[in-house]
Amino acid sequence: MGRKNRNVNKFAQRKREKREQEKNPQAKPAEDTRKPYEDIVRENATFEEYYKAQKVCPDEEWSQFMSALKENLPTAFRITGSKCEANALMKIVKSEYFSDILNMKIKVEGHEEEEIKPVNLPWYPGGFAWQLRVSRTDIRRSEALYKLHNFLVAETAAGGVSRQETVSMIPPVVLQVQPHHKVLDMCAAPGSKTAQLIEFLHADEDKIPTGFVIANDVDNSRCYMLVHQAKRLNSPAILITNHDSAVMPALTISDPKNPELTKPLKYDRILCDVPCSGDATLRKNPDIWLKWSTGNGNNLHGIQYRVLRRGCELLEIGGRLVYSTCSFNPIENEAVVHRLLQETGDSVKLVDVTGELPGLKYKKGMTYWRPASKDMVFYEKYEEVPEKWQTVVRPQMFPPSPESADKFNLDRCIRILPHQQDTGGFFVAVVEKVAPLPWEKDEKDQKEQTDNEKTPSKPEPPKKRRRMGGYREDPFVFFSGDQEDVFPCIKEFYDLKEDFDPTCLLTRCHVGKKKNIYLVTPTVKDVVQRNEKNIKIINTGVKTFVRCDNKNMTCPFRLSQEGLQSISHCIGPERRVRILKEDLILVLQNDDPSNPPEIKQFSDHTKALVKDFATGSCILEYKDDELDLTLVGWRGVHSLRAYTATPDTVHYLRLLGADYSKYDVNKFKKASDVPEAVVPVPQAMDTHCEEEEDRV
Ligand SMILES: C[S@@+](CC[C@H](N)C(=O)[O-])C[C@H]1O[C@@H](n2cnc3c(N)ncnc32)[C@H](O)[C@@H]1O
Repeated sequence: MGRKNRNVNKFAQRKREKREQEKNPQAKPAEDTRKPYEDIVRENATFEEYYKAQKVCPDEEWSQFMSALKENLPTAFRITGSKCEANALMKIVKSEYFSDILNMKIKVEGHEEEEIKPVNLPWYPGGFAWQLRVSRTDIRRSEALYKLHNFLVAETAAGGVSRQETVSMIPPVVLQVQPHHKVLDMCAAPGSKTAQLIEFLHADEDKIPTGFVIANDVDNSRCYMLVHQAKRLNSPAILITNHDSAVMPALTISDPKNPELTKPLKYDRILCDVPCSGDATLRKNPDIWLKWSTGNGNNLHGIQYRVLRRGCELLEIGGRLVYSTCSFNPIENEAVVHRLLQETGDSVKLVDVTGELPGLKYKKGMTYWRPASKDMVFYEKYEEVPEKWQTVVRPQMFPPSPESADKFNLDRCIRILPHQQDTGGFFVAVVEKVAPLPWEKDEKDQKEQTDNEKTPSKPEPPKKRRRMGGYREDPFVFFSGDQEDVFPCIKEFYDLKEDFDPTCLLTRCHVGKKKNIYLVTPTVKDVVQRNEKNIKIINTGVKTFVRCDNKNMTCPFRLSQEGLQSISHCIGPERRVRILKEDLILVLQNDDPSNPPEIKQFSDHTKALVKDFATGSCILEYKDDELDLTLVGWRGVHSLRAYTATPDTVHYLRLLGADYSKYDVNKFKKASDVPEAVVPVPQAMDTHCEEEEDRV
């Protein structure tokens, strides 16, 4: 974690280094001075002195606290995806993976042997989160656990599993996102919490959410991690933006009562997972032992406060905001929250979340601490701070006086210490906005102002986007409606329902052949169209149709698995095949696009269904008491196949209880021992390009 130097363009830097190297091949490339994690001595006397003085942990638990911090971090993961798929995967995890390893002991770094002990996290909704005693590296290096490792890698790529540190799962849980919420994730990259927010937004699987998630990060290159994350989740309700969230622009949306008018966009839920010193991640990032100093926390307090304050300004009255850090430091935690509460008067309150996290062990927030300067002098009050430190140790960093402490309820903050349940450390504060902030105009004035602000009913066509931080984003070009050149043939071929709104489709180019067509929800479309000129949008929309100029298809666009869940309910019976289990297994096991299974190999049931079915892209559906699967398929002249990427193929075969052993490679065995094995593609990429056709 830690603060990023956001002016460094890593791509340009690498290019510069390469050019230098080419000019002067004798010169050594810049030396990597980082130590391997195994070699790092996990000690730092200043760290111990500082936190002992701050009393972050009771004296009687200090040695447990320190020993836990020196251990590697256990592995944790969540099971994700649709309810039926998650339930099915959960059963598989318990029966096929955990039953074998329950009492297994493996050799791990720094220990003779360690039990793996899968623990179900009691506070995670639906019981879908697990923690294992062993670290990710232990799993990767242990032959006994190769199947579990393969499972985690393949399912992560397929979106069936999200590997995420236990404590990092907490903020989205206490944010309590619902499908109608407008959600802002202010410091979102790399996006593990954004993924959870999106999952909660899609909790009602029968409906497209009316809310959305805006995932923002100041670091342009890290925004592309968010793009990757969003791609795994296939949501039409996410927007990725690139701003300094301390000055996050105020956006507008259409007023639902009168779409001719706009109103300021206020969010129902905001996650403020701010940049921090990261010292509670020491178990995962041991290099922090080498560079820890009190200066880190002091330097971050200002930006943390500004992001939190902006979050509160953008929050709807009655809305909830979660402030979190992976730092133990009260200067980055309670001091920031206290400063906010002081400055916002009674308009913002800390929420008591006892009961929202059943079974989670934590310490209450601190009500007293002492800011310190880099030379490890601690101060009771600002007046004691020597002049040379007064720009670093600020008056707002001090705790409330003992007389006023009660009114702030700082003890409602949550502090998780590593030894409490063998995790990383974490800090969480949940606040609710109960009234406009003192410096905000009162609601009535704002309403009058926006009611008078008429906007044209048709938004202006998008302009070519400006260069931003060295990256040029392609435009977001929405379909104009039924008249859009390619839409009539898509509508006809896919038998789209009359109420399908083509204006929610977009491409990323103004001119030339449309290649990929993306889908967004009506609310996301509204946000993009109303604000495109004021915000740096990096990405939005889920890929739904892909150009496929195949001579055997009357429509030049095939379906994409990414967007299928969002559009499936609009596609008519003309392009759906309800396939039998054995036939679905047949298409999935024969995933070589140059040699797809022939129709004559299928059951009579499926043969009859596809007999008069036009060639081209289609939906393969399968339903039983537990599973409800929808996959993109392809009806060839003589064949039928699935159009899924390798990780998805493995995922579906696993759920169907079919043989996927050719993908389950034991990397500890020599390649010559496993001639049939296929190495799974580690990320969810579409392995079938448009040029690949039915070649039978
Ligand atoms: C602790 S990480 C966020 C982790 C993320 N929430 C997750 O769960 O994956 C902090 C992030 O804040 C970003 N950041 C730092 N300063 C920022 C600012 N002023 N505005 C927006 N993002 C900022 C960093 O680039 C970094 O990606």
